[in-house]
Amino acid sequence: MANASLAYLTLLFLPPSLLLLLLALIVRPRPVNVPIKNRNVFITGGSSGIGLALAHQAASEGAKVSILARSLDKLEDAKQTIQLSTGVKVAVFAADVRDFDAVQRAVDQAGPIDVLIVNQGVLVPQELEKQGLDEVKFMLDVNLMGSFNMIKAALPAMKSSRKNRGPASITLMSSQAGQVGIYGYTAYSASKFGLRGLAEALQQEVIEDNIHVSLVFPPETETPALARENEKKPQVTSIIAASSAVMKADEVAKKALDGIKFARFIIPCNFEGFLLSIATAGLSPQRSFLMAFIEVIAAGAIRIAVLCFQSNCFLGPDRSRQSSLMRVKVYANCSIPVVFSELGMHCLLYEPQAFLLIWSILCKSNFSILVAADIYEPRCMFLVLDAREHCFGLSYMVKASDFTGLLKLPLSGFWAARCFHPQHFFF
Ligand SMILES: NC(=O)C1=CN([C@@H]2O[C@H](COP(=O)(O)OP(=O)(O)OC[C@H]3O[C@@H](n4cnc5c(N)ncnc54)[C@H](OP(=O)(O)O)[C@@H]3O)[C@@H](O)[C@H]2O)C=CC1
Ligand SMILES: CCCCCCCCCCCCCCCC(=O)[C@@H](N)CO
Repeated sequence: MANASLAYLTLLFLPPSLLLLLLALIVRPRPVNVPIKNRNVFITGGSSGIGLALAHQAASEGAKVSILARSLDKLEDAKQTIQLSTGVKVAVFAADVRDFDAVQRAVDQAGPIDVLIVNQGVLVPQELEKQGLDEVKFMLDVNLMGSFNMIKAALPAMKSSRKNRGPASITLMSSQAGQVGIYGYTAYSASKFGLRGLAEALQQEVIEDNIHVSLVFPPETETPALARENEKKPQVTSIIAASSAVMKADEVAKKALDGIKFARFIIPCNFEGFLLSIATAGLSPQRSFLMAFIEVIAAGAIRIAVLCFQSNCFLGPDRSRQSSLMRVKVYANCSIPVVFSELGMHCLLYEPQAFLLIWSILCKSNFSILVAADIYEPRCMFLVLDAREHCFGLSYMVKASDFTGLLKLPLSGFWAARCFHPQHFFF
């Protein structure tokens, strides 16, 4: 008996342990530390949003910070606020990344860069059919060509000054829309996917020079750009983008800087981003054998989750997107999910929760309701699934602290009392 359970235990733990050992032996490149303190950190788009938050944090960690953007007024404002709060001097450069000569002048003036963060980016959301090619070109020029200009201008001095200066970083600000194409973001997604090709190839070219490339993949982030974008974003785009939790610019900047310090090639920012980084690991470099282990183990399960997700997103001609949005409204008229429309925060259900739907079909019930605390963030999820509609549902998230949101629930007291614990209810 004891022998049998020992045999089972061995069978259970031996294969993963061997895999872990194998990965520890083969995973390259080796981990490396890129210091921030006392180093020249150059941030494009550093006058606003994520770039400004990065400049703040780098300065407060003792870096010599330079920021580049078009508007000198915004740059001066940023410089003032950073200097006031950190006491560190900031150099500003007014230039458009689309203008190589202007970028080259700025870089020459700034001196050799240790950490280059290519963060500038623009987005005009629109379905391709309705979008003018001028807007498409604008996004590709600023996001992709602008990044080439920046790197071309900075690389020679970064390389030649490397001896005695330690490891350097070239970090590109992508987006989760650079990991998965999003409705309404054709040009934007193309520009951000382009950054990935650039990064993967460049890493091979510069690793010999002790330069380490990173790609940051933020979800929607509260910045002036997001506010502008939300004014004209197609509804479907908002619904899909809401599948990944919104972050604050400071939080994204912190994740990015932490990733840069460990020279991570891929830097996800939230839990959904972590899943996306596993789903899209592809042939990208991986320094951490533990992450490589997670990628190998979780890839299949995540692929299944993604396929379920897509069974929601890609409705056939007979179940057009229009009707799926209408169904959201129909739900909103029935008693239980009224809260979803009231707070205007509904989004397409995406499945890691697919099993729930299967469960409700098995139980032959029309609705399943799940209340679960998110173990990663202080918020609760309310999921309403309609088994009759097959693979369509609605999810709603409120912060655990958002009591007004909770009280608006028709079943508020009952759910609120329980939603702080991860547990499921079905009826
Ligand atoms: N906010 C979000 O939801 C997300 C943003 N991202 C990415 O993060 C990056 C920063 O975005 P965010 O902070 O939101 O944007 P903001 O609009 O707040 O900031 C953009 C910065 O880029 C500068 N910039 C824009 N165009 C140019 C240009 N042609 N040449 C030089 N500088 C330029 C802007 O200054 P100025 O206008 O004066 O030139 C500003 O400093 C972008 O690459 C974006 O794609 C990724 C995922 C989500
Ligand atoms: C395997 C499981 C995956 C689960 C989640 C998938 C969700 C994808 C959502 C992507 C959201 C992209 C937002 C980009 C916003 C942006 O870049 C602009 N706002 C810039 O201004």
